Amino acid sequence: MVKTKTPILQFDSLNVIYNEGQPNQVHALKNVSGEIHEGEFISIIGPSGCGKSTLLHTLDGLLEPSSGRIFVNGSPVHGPDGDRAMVFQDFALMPWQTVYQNVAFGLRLEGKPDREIREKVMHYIKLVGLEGFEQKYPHQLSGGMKQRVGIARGFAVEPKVLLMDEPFSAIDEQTREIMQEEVLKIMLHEKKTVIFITHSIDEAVFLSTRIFLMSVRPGQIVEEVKIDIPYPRTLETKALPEYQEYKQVIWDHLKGEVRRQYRKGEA
Ligand SMILES: Nc1ncnc2c1ncn2[C@@H]1O[C@H](COP(=O)(O)OP(=O)(O)OP(=O)(O)O)[C@@H](O)[C@H]1O
Repeated sequence: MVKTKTPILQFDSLNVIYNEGQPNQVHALKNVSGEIHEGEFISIIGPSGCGKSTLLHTLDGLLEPSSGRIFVNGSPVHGPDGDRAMVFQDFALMPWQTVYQNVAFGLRLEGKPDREIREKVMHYIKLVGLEGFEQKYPHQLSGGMKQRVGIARGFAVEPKVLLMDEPFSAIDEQTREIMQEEVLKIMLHEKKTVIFITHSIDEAVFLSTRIFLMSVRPGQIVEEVKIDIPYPRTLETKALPEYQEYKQVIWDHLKGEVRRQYRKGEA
């Protein structure tokens, strides 16, 4: 008998209804289920407003679902904990704190001893290439550097699963390509599991082991596409014919969903 490994993260029939019972009720997620295994890089793609951020916030525990369950390593979870960490689109750095203090934030909350905090903070600052910038403040950094601080902060608490909400959307195109390669390197080096929201099909195919495709609202995962291209991936990967084929499959899905959204008059 083949023994299947327990998923690192599993979610079962998640429903999120904002303002339930009110005239402005919004059914954001409908019966969303999935299983994610250790070391996977999952991207979530779907039309604007379909519930991607809602799903990520629910998986992080920041948002309580109206119904449904979430399991980490087979155990049910309620609310946020150290197993899952978020990297936000707008970096969410504290402007009055240095790079070092921002990266140390989660570790301090966990009450780790100073020596351990220092070791971890410096390890992740080096990993994202910010050595020498520890004492700078966010306003002294470029957008790409600020996002690296956000990523280092997420990795520093050493979560089992890192949840990233459009982390590169505010970064210029060149920095974005470099950051994609860096995140892949860190993910492979640190053996992390990542769930990643993006509007970029190219980014999703480049980074992911699987892509979850969502429908228009109420958001559902309507298809999962496995990207069978081995790591490490480099810019040359993008020239492979299968790379272009995956992009086409995802684009066809997205086009269909955006058309549905237009017909519903919600775009
Ligand atoms: N706090 C809230 N209260 C009421 N409705 C909300 C709230 N947050 C989100 N929504 C609605 O829920 C739906 C899903 O929103 P969500 O932000 O999850 O979508 P998204 O796919 O991440 O969007 P985008 O791609 O534009 O970032 C949208 O219709 C949004 O307006």
